[in-house]
Amino acid sequence: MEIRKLHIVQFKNYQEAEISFFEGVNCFIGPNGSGKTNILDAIHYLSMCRSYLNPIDSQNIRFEQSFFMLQSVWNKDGQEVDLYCGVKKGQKKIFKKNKAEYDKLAEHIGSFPAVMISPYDRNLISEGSEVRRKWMDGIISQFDRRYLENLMRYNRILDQRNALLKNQLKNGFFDRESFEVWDEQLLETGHSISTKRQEFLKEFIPIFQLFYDELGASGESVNLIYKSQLIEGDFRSLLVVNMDRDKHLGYTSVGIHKDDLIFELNAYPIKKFGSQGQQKSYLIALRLAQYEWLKKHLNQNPLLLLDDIFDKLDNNRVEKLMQMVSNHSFGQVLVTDTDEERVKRIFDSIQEPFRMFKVESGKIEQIELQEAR
Ligand SMILES: Nc1ncnc2c1ncn2[C@@H]1O[C@H](COP(=O)(O)OP(=O)(O)OP(=O)(O)O)[C@@H](O)[C@H]1O
Repeated sequence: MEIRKLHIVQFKNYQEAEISFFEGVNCFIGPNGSGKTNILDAIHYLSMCRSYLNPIDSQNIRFEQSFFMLQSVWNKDGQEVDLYCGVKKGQKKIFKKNKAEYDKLAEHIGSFPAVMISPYDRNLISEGSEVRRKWMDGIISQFDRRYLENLMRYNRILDQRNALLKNQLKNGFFDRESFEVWDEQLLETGHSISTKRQEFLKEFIPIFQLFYDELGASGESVNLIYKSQLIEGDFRSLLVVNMDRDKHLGYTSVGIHKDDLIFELNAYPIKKFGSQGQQKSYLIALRLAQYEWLKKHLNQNPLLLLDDIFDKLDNNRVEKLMQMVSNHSFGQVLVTDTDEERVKRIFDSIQEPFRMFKVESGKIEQIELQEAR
């Protein structure tokens, strides 16, 4: 699966731009703030129906404008597919495949997968548990539609239960029975989600550990530890035991919405004890494992989007990563960087054909084309 063409209208710093992609490696070169990441983000939109960076759709519309539009042509299983995403201020986001609008965006998730490796990935380590849950949920949901539905259902039930708690807190009365209907549904969906998360991690962790080893950190061991109240105790009992607390808080304090992943290096949390370089390798290995897992389960190569990673890595790691890119048949790869010479040097050295684009103040121009070997 590859993206062939992209037409951007009023998306972030772009007024209008068009790109024809190469089926292998595409490099976008330009100064800081020129719009390189925004190209990858436009592709992330078409893959995941949302920005990688800014979850508020309307904030991705170019300043002073009222809408943005992304039109694209993809090749999937030998078929040409059109994908369209349009966002207009104050209106519902429109997403179309071959000119037909999706009833639910969830139908699209997983059909055109992409994996981004970006400096913003550090949020996975530094931020709170929600970011890590969303990361894990985002991967599983691309493959397992039922998981995504269950997750949305769980969140709706949680909202209802929390609204009831707040309402009763405000009105100064408590009716335990009115919670039973929500608790039963919370238990059912919560257990199912927790089981899926455990199954996912069991398969994912060894892939991740292999990638970390391959990145050249010998003698170090990495792990992901699933922390869940549902493993530590029985969910039904936890809801009962915590009812008094929830009553006073006005929200539900136990459940899979409190799950977390502890990122470990040599059995210590990497957030506290990992060096910057170790954290970077950890995150890259995590993303490459995500790529591999999706590739296996979706039976196709996701797009690999490498945002600004050469600048942040030492030469040794860049070399290792690029060897992996050339050995692992990653399919279509999009790379951004500020340094044209560095990118040429890297891809020439691994003898990987590439196409290069210059990005300047929201304008994109192809600057070099090397024929595929
Ligand atoms: N809604 C918007 N309207 C107009 N411009 C926007 C909008 N959102 C972001 N931008 C602009 O897009 C530019 C950033 O583009 P982008 O992140 O793609 O840069 P980049 O080339 O990847 O830079 P760097 O090399 O620093 O990572 C910034 O100048 C930012 O102000």
